[in-house]
Amino acid sequence: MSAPCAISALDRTAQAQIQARIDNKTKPQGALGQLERVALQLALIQQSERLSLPSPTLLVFAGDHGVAAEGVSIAPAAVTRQMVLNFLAGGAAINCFCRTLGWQLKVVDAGILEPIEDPRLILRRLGAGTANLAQTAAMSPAQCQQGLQWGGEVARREIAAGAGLLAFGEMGIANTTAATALLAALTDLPVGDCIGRGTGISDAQLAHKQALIEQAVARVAGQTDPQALLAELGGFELVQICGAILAAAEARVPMLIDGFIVSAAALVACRMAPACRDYMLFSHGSAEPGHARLLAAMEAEPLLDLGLRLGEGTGAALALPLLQAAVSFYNDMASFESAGVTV
Ligand SMILES: Cc1cc2ncn([C@H]3O[C@H](COP(=O)(O)O)[C@@H](O)[C@H]3O)c2cc1C
Ligand SMILES: O=C(O)c1cccnc1
Repeated sequence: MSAPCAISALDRTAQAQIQARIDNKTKPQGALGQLERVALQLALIQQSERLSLPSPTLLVFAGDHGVAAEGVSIAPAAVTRQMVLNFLAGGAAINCFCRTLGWQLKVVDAGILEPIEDPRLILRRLGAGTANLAQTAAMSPAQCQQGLQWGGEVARREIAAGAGLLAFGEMGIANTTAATALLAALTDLPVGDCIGRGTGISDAQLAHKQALIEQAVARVAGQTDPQALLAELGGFELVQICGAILAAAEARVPMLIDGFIVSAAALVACRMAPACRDYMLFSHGSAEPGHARLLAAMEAEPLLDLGLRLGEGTGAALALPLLQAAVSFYNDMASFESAGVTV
């Protein structure tokens, strides 16, 4: 087991005081809705008079999936690499949102099929794509362990460079199949309750996808160790996101959790080290039906509901201004006393 034991739950000693400060702002109590919950969580994480979110950094991890050969996506596996090139060229949705909203964007090759030579790409290749999880373990325990470590290192490097907020994105054709298998295996929910159309597959593809996931979940029946399930059913990008989440929590850095895929990695992290949940904020509800199950399993309430089903970290990117708004009202909004407002 590699779960860092240094992850501590939030110190809630100051919670009543923080809540009183929020309640004393010049507004009816609770009127800033979910932003008040965000401010409280950030204040508990940062334990500081003034909150800040310096150098928000979004790490996109890319990896290929052996199960893609089964035709469970609208696209072939080669599209993973093509999209990584698109990220590097600045042309994907996540590039647009990061540019518009002020995120630093970094791309990690966690194990796509064919390598790309580009100095801007962070190379942490665990292999040339995983094995087909319907037939066999997606990766070895050693690859999984290495991936957790590498993901952690990538996150720690950004934190050391000043990132005060992390978010994660992913690119990996067929990774909704892996994420669905993880969700079903970790929660014991029927695969039919966890599955969706990912990129938008046909009815026939959906039926095949379901049969493959059921086969994979049956193959690991009785296994409850989250890290073992991650190796059996995960993906190289999912493992490294899980490692990055554990490292961010250990460093007490807040993180924005994106949609279905990143949430599956987050659930694995929560099962490995439950305290890491305290450092997570959830950007949006994905249109992928299983996302509601993942959010429920983590007792998470997402901030946005935009019908997104893209991944790449796009939902997390879009939620940054909401966190910044929570920080600004917490820091700068007048209290009833200071503004002389009497209710
Ligand atoms: C052009 C294109 C760009 C994407 N950007 C993110 N995804 C998303 O779709 C994939 C998961 O869905 P599935 O399991 O159905 O393959 C992941 O790569 C995810 O990031 C994309 C998918 C495509 C085709
Ligand atoms: O919510 C997501 O992360 C998602 C949904 C569909 C396809 N790719 C990603």
